[in-house]
Amino acid sequence: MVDATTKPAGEPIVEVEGLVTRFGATTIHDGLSFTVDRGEIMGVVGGSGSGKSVMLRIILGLIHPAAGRIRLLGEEITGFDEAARSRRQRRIGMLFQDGALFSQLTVAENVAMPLIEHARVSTQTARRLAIDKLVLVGLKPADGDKLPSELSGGMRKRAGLARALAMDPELLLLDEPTAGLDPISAEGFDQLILDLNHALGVTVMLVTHDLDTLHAICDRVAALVDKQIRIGPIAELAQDPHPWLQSYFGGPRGRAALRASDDAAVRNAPMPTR
Ligand SMILES: Nc1ncnc2c1ncn2[C@@H]1O[C@H](COP(=O)(O)OP(=O)(O)OP(=O)(O)O)[C@@H](O)[C@H]1O
Repeated sequence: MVDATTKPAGEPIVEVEGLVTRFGATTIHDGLSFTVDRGEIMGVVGGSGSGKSVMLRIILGLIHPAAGRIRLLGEEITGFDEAARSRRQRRIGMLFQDGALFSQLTVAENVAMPLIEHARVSTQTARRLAIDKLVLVGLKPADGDKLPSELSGGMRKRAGLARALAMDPELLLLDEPTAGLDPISAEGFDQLILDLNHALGVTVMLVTHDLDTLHAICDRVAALVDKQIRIGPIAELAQDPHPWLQSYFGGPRGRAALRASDDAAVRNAPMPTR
């Protein structure tokens, strides 16, 4: 369980006000306002189709909202031109839901791609930096020569994370990083995110359905319900009377995750002194 008191309150590096997103006649977000502080790990939850992935893609500049004000890393987002998007993508790393690795490129070439595209470094330097990132996420340098299809699901996620980290981003957007992983691999991935957050100070927004992940590493949780956003520590959201939040946090899985996190907190608590 993350102890929010161990992290200093940082300045907001994501500031969103009145965000409205529409696809044709369908409204996905209807006036979202929220901030994410530097150094924070923010979990994002919500029902299927509630607009979690779309929210990350808007922050990355891949989808344009219908209305709203967005300020990222101290910069007001006004234009949605190619130059502005490229500038943003140099400071924000994203792990897509399916890893989004190019199947015909080696793992190292995949990780090196943002460096060549955005930082214009030589192929040789990009490869060296890519191998460093692979090691950072727990893969071996030799994994860099493999094709994505030669990696396990968990290793592919780590390779996707290495690519997201290629440009040393200040903000990391992770779309369902532990989906499809067995519980032990998922726990290892959670720990990796926490380690990166502590070691590099990277801010993380992470879409997940995994209640264990929320309890284990998130400082606050944002829930997308009824096209709106509700944000707070898990304990606070779990008390929210909204039916979706009640069944999410109060259902059998929610209660089991809470028990597991309480047990872990007891195990990790310092022994009382007499
Ligand atoms: N490019 C697009 N064009 C039109 N509709 C889109 C587009 N991208 C997403 N949508 C729609 O927006 C809604 C929200 O999609 P999104 O992928 O953000 O859901 P989600 O909350 O991440 O769901 P899940 O938990 O199932 O992944 C869905 O109804 C989806 O079909």
